[in-house]
Amino acid sequence: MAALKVAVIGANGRMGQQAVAAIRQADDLELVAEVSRGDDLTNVVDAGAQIAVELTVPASTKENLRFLVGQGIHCVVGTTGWDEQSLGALREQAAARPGVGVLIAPNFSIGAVLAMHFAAQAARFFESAEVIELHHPNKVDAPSGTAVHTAEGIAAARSKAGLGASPDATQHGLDGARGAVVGDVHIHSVRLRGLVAHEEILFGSPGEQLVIRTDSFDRTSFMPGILTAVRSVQDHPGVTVGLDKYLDLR
Ligand SMILES: NC(=O)C1=CN([C@@H]2O[C@H](COP(=O)(O)OP(=O)(O)OC[C@H]3O[C@@H](n4cnc5c(N)ncnc54)[C@H](O)[C@@H]3O)[C@@H](O)[C@H]2O)C=CC1
Ligand SMILES: O=C(O)C1=N[C@H](C(=O)O)C[C@H](O)C1
Repeated sequence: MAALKVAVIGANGRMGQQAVAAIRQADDLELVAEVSRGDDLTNVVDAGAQIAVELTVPASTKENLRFLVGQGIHCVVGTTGWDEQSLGALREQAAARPGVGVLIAPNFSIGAVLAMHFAAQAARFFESAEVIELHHPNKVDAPSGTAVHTAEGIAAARSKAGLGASPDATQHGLDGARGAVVGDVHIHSVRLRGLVAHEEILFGSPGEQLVIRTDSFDRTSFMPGILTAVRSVQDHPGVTVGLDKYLDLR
């Protein structure tokens, strides 16, 4: 079978460089274009790419996707910054190109994907839930896309189970002390030199605690997920959020 032709957008970045190397090493994939900031995206089309891996910055990703989807190119997106409004616009763009698959993956690490899945399963059993995400200090967004997605999954499961917000008597304190709030779930963001990407999901009930922790010590942890997504995205037309949807998790 012919190798899938793949382009990487954001090829000079921390993730982009690793993705370029991983795709080059895969026998069933052919890297046909590397796009960096300032390069023309039409290079992707001219190179005949079937799939684009998008690893840029929140300020660039929506415009890149608008172009790529409009050209009928399947997209595997790791860049953060997608919210309900931008996802809605993307879904409309994808609907105008039936058959085109787009994966928005808040995290490609299998550990992080499983942590989010387990957190959603655990959420209905506990009175309290909070998320702590810890990252390298070069990260430009907070909270992390993974933490937002985790909190959304927990909030949906709690709401379905008829649970309200976690108990919290806080009345006084400094702004930000209780973190950001996504769907009633508090998220605390740590930025520390030496870290890569880490998350702790805390659940509490009277007399007990459950902690789900995932650690990416190196960006190689994201590569198997990216390769799986590249190989699968054509089979999932429309916009999918979360690599878990490609993994047959129950
Ligand atoms: N889904 C996942 O598993 C992961 C997602 N990420 C996310 O991926 C994104 C990239 O992360 P890093 O590689 O660490 O950032 P980075 O800052 O090292 O790389 C981003 C690259 O994109 C380039 N860029 C910006 N606009 C561009 C454009 N319009 N066209 C082409 N290139 C452009 C920048 O010049 C830079 O080289 C971030 O949003 C990050 O949160 C990071 C790690 C894992
Ligand atoms: O910027 C990063 O590094 C990461 N970004 C993603 C996020 O915001 O969740 C994924 C992972 O946490 C690494």
